[in-house]
Amino acid sequence: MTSKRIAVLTSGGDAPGMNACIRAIVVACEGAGHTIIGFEHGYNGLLEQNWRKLDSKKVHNIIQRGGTILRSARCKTFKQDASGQLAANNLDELAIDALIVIGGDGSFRGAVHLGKFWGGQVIGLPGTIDNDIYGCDATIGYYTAIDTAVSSIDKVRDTADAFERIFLVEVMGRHAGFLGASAALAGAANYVILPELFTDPESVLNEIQQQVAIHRQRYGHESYIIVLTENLWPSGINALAEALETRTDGEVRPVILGHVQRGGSPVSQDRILATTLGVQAVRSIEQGKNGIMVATAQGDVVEVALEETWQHKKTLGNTLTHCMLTMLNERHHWP
Ligand SMILES: Nc1ncnc2c1ncn2[C@@H]1O[C@H](COP(=O)(O)OP(=O)(O)O)[C@@H](O)[C@H]1O
Ligand SMILES: O=P(O)(O)OC[C@H]1O[C@](O)(COP(=O)(O)O)[C@@H](O)[C@@H]1O
Repeated sequence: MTSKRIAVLTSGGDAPGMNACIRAIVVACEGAGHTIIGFEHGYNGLLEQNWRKLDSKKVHNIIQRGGTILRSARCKTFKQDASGQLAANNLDELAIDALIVIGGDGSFRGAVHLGKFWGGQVIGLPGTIDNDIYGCDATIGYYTAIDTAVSSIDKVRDTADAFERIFLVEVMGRHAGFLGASAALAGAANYVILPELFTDPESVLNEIQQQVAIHRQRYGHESYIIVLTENLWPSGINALAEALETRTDGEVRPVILGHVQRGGSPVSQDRILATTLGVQAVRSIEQGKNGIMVATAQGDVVEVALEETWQHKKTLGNTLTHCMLTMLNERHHWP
């Protein structure tokens, strides 16, 4: 096998497990005799020739670290043709054969944009806490973000119970409800407001009002946890809290989990996924693959054309939706 010169970068929202993935790529490259370099700060590093050589010593003791040792960025100028051309020139100057991009669907669009100007191989690996990439079961960072949200919901419930209050917990997800759905289920929330199930504010308010009343009747107390996906409630979480206080005649407290969900040590599921994908990406490069995302679906490694990852919308799926509608949102027919 001929040895190659391979580069890696992390782009878009950082996600726990990105370091585990970088480590796997470096170890796999070193084992096969490839040269591996890392560009810093996402696509900015490609434009500014900001890179460093990586080896297994440099990735020692990073598997458990959140964030990304290569840093990440949202590089707005990368959408321009001039940036694509400049990045291609810089990659050619370094004699790079293949680039691995760890990021979300925006980063994959960037990879395809680069491919219009560059003849090398481009491989995407799904890394985002949102899990909103079509063609894969889970993205690197998703499992850790669920755990972070769930441990916060557990804590919120303690104080919610003590004061018999309603709590609104806002989770990330951009415009997707995967994180909200999983956190609400694993955290045993009472209600969840997700983009995929959202109708209109008035209907949601009516339903919550009705269900809080049923809940109080049933349990004799008012502690009630609602998980809300960010960017969804038209005038924000505080406006929703105020509206609910009026409707339920109780105290409602909003909690925004925010960027806390992006940090922390990756859980083992994310480390294993990240390591598997890192190793497979190097193998795909050795096989001459180009323009694909390497991911896992239904237990197997899959290769998906990068364009497909954003041309199709990933859905919550029937099983998860049915589970939510059974376990949450008080759809029980109590005696
Ligand atoms: N259409 C595009 N063309 C070129 N580059 C893009 C495009 N969309 C996104 N990118 C690059 O990918 C980066 C990350 O995208 P973003 O959507 O912010 O995050 P994510 O990759 O996590 O979805 C952007 O800052 C930009 O550098
Ligand atoms: O860090 P920023 O730029 O404020 O972005 C916040 C967004 O990034 C995320 O944390 C991750 O999104 P991406 O992985 O798609 O970049 C979203 O959940 C959130 O909406």
